[in-house]
Amino acid sequence: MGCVLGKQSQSSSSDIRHSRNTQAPPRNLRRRRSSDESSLVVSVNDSVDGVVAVKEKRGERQQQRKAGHTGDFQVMVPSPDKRRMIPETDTNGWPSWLMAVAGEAISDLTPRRANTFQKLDKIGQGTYSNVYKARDLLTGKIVALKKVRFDNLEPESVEFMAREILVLRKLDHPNVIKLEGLVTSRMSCSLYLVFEYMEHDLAGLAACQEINFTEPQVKCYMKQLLSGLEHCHKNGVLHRDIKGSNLLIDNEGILKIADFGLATTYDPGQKKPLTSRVVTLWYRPPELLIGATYYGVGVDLWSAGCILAELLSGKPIMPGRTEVEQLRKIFKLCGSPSEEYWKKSKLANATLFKPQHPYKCCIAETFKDFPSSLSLIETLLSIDPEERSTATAALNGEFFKTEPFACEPSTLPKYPPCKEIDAKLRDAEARQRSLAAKVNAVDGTRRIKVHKRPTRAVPAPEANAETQANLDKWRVMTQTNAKSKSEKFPPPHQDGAVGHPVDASNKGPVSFGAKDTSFSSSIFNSKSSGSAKRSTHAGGPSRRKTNRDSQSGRYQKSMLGFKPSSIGISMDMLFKGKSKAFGSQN
Ligand SMILES: Nc1ncnc2c1ncn2[C@@H]1O[C@H](COP(=O)(O)OP(=O)(O)OP(=O)(O)O)[C@@H](O)[C@H]1O
Repeated sequence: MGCVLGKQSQSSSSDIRHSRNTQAPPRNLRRRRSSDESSLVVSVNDSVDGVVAVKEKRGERQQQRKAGHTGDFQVMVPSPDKRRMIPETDTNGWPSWLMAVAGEAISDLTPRRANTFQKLDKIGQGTYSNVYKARDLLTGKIVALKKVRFDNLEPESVEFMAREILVLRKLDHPNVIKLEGLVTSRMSCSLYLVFEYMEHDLAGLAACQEINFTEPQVKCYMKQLLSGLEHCHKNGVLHRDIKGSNLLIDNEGILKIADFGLATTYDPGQKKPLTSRVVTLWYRPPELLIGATYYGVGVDLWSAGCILAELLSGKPIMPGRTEVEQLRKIFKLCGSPSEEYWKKSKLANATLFKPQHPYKCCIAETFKDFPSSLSLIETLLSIDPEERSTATAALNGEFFKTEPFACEPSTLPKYPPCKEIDAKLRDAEARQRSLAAKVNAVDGTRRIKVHKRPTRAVPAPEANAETQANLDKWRVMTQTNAKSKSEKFPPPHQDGAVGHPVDASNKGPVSFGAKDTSFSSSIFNSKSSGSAKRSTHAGGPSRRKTNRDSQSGRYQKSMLGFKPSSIGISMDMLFKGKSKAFGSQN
């Protein structure tokens, strides 16, 4: 994808390379560095590293932090007795410990030097990263630097980033964020991804009270989202975390899909089990909630359907707090799957997932104010992933051929800055709106924006990655307490992503005892009985070939991390309990 990479770092043969641990990150380095930070003040060329260190007065950094400034890149130089901690680097300038964990992703690249960027502001924070606005001192261009947080120097953090790099390098499209380079400092355990800078994200804009999207604007964003997805899917990439905060928008109205940390490569013709523990809960499709390990483009299309409906209605459409509640909201809005669906899915204990009384699809009724969008919403929110068709079919469908047409990105309003970093503020506002909404009934008019947006997605709730230890801890909790919590994702090594099949030893919380748990096309040929209507416009059937499960009976079946059968619980029992669901039936 043609990364723009800096000139090769000038590593000197006189580098002090006393770290012998090339297989793992230097665990002691970070701890000791942080304790050194306040005392290390440099303003001279560092002869060891050849790096011009940024001047920093003692204590200034702390003051900057307090004042919310990030300042210039700080290149900390260990005092002489600490220099033995400088990690080894390879000929390209990559630290050996990083090569050991992410070599495949970076070995043919050359890192840019940290001191060729000037940090300006912190603009985002994710599970594994902090994102900064920075100036590229070589070009003067404003960029976004995504810094992986190597918490405890866990290799998982690096693996997430390695996955993101590998996937991004396969992609090159106007609606997919472009990786412009990588930055590392030989003396710090940090890696930065350099991206083009994007002023907004869709979640931030959608949460702004002042911003009401019109249908042409919604169509404009959807066209770009689907175009980006089409490119990903055609290149064998599933994003697996499509949500508003991962859809970045620049001041020209261009939308780009970002955050490929949970993405995976996939080949529709080759059966490879993948983890079902992906996608932020509110945007997660039913097949993943049920535990499918063979899936395809349908997972991203479902999320896109949630986004479309959210943009039109002005609030997340299915804000579940737990997986069970999420599934219930899905069935209530989209209809519960047919008997045939369950039968063909070959889930060992399908009854645990299905409600005793079927729900009818009420998408048409819920979104009756948006007739030109209805058909696409119904298609993308099909319970059966095959019926969601493809991004290409959606792009060629009625949605974009029916008035009102999508506007041009350049005609979109110039929005004020609104980044995810403001999420806390938005959450506070949302809570107030939500309170107000209890007082003021929805007026039922054709307003696209309803000013009572709930709090933002319990995102990748605490989602995107959790250590196995934490997952285990959580499972223990759920086994003693039937109140489920939103699950978190396993570290990437448990996934088939980046070419690694699911480990047979994976004790993932959702598994099946049936011989075939795959969502094969034969399983999903029939329409869901509960669905009142399915798309007729979105083109032919998906060409996605689905996979067959190769893990028959590998795991103990369980749901939400505990075994419902062991505590005598059924889906209907789990479904009891109130929720503030979207739409009249929720
Ligand atoms: N290229 C960019 N330009 C501007 N802002 C960006 C850019 N990339 C990311 N951000 C901001 O930083 C936030 C976090 O970035 P990102 O989602 O890539 O990190 P993450 O650690 O993977 O997050 P998550 O835990 O949500 O998956 C984004 O929501 C966005 O607001």
